[in-house]
Amino acid sequence: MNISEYKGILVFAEQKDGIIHKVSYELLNKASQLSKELKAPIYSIVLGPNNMKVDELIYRGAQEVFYVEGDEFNEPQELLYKENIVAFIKKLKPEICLFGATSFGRSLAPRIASGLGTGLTADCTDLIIDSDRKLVQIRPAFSDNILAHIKTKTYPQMATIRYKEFEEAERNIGAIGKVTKIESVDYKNNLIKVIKEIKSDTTDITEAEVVVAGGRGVNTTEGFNMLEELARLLGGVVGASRTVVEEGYISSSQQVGYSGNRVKPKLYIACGISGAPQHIAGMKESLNIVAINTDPSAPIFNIANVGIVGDIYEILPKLIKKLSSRVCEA
Ligand SMILES: Cc1cc2nc3c(=O)[nH]c(=O)nc-3n(C[C@H](O)[C@H](O)[C@H](O)COP(=O)(O)OP(=O)(O)OC[C@H]3O[C@@H](n4cnc5c(N)ncnc54)[C@H](O)[C@@H]3O)c2cc1C
Repeated sequence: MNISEYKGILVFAEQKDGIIHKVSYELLNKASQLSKELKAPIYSIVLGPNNMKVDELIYRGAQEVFYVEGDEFNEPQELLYKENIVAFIKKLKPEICLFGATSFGRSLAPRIASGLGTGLTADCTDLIIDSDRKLVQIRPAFSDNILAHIKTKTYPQMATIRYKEFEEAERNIGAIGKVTKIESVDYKNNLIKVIKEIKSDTTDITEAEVVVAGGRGVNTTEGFNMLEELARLLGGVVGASRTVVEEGYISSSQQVGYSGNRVKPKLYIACGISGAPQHIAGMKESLNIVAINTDPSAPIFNIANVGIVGDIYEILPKLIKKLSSRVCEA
C-alpha cells in the first residue's frame, strides 16, 4: 500500500427523504479542524434521491460534494450503499473517511471497511492528528474507564463518530465548492426489500428536548404508562435503561446509554435508574438532570442537578396531577 497516494478527508453525508442528518455537519466541523493540520481537502459523498439539495454540504465546509443520485437511496440499503461507496473510495483514495455513528452509519461503515480491506474504529468521541500525519481515533473503552487512542495501519483510516459529540459546522452561504454527480454502480443483488415504512409517532429520542427515562425501579406497565403521561405533559419522550429494554417494557430504540442512544436534552428525568456508568455515558451531557430514586446512595444523584429521594409511584402521580392542572388552567 502506497500511503502517499491517499489525500483528503471524506465525510459520508447521511440523508433521509433528501434531508441531511445533522451528524454530517458535525463531522464536517471536525474535518475542517483536521484539514487545517493536514493541509488536505474536505470531500463529502451523499447518496440521495433525485434533485436533492446538496449545496448545504458546501455551506458547511465541503470543498467538493460527490452526489450519487437515485430514488433507491431513500431506502436504508446497506449493500447498495456499500457497493457504491467502496467503488468510489477506491478511486478517490482519501486518507480519512468519517461516518456518523447513527444506527445506519454503524451498520454501513463496517461493511465498507471490510470491502476496502481497511480497519475501522467505531464510536469515536474525538480525533487528532499525530506528528506522523496519522489519525488518532479516540474512544472510551471498558465502560468509559479508559480513553483508548487507536491508529490504523491500513488506509484509508476510517472512523464512526458519535452523534452530538461535536458542534455543527457553521453555515456559510458564501462558501464556494463543487458538486460532482457520479454514476450509481449497477448492483441488483439487494437482499432487503422495504415493503412499507412504519413511521414512529414519537420524536426521535436523540432530538428530544425532554426525556423521561425509566429503569428497573419502574418495572411495571402501569409505571411506564405514568412515564408516558409525564413525557406527554412536558412535550418529551420516554427513555429507558437497558435493564427494562431487556425485560421488554420498551423498545430498544428508546434505550439510553453506552450501547443505546446518546441524548442531550434540556431536561432528563431519571426515574428508578441507579446510574450505572453505562447508562450515564448516554445522558450525562443533559442540561438539567432530575433523579428520583428510593436509595439515597444511588450514583445517579452524583450527577443530578435535582435529586428526589422517594418512590416514583408516590412522586410521579403528584407531579402529573400538578402539571395536568397547569395545562388545564392555560
Ligand atoms: C457492555 C455493557 C453495555 C451496557 N449498556 C447499557 C446502556 O446502554 N444503557 C443502560 O442503561 N445500561 C447499560 N448496561 C447495563 C448497566 O450496567 C446497568 O446494569 C443498568 O443500567 C442498570 O439499569 P437500572 O438503573 O434500570 O437498574 P438498577 O441498577 O437495578 O437500578 C434500579 C434503581 O431503581 C431504584 N428503585 C427501585 N424501586 C424504586 C421506586 N419504586 N422508586 C424509585 N426508585 C426505585 C433502586 O434504588 C435502584 O437504584 C450495559 C452493561 C454492559 C456490561
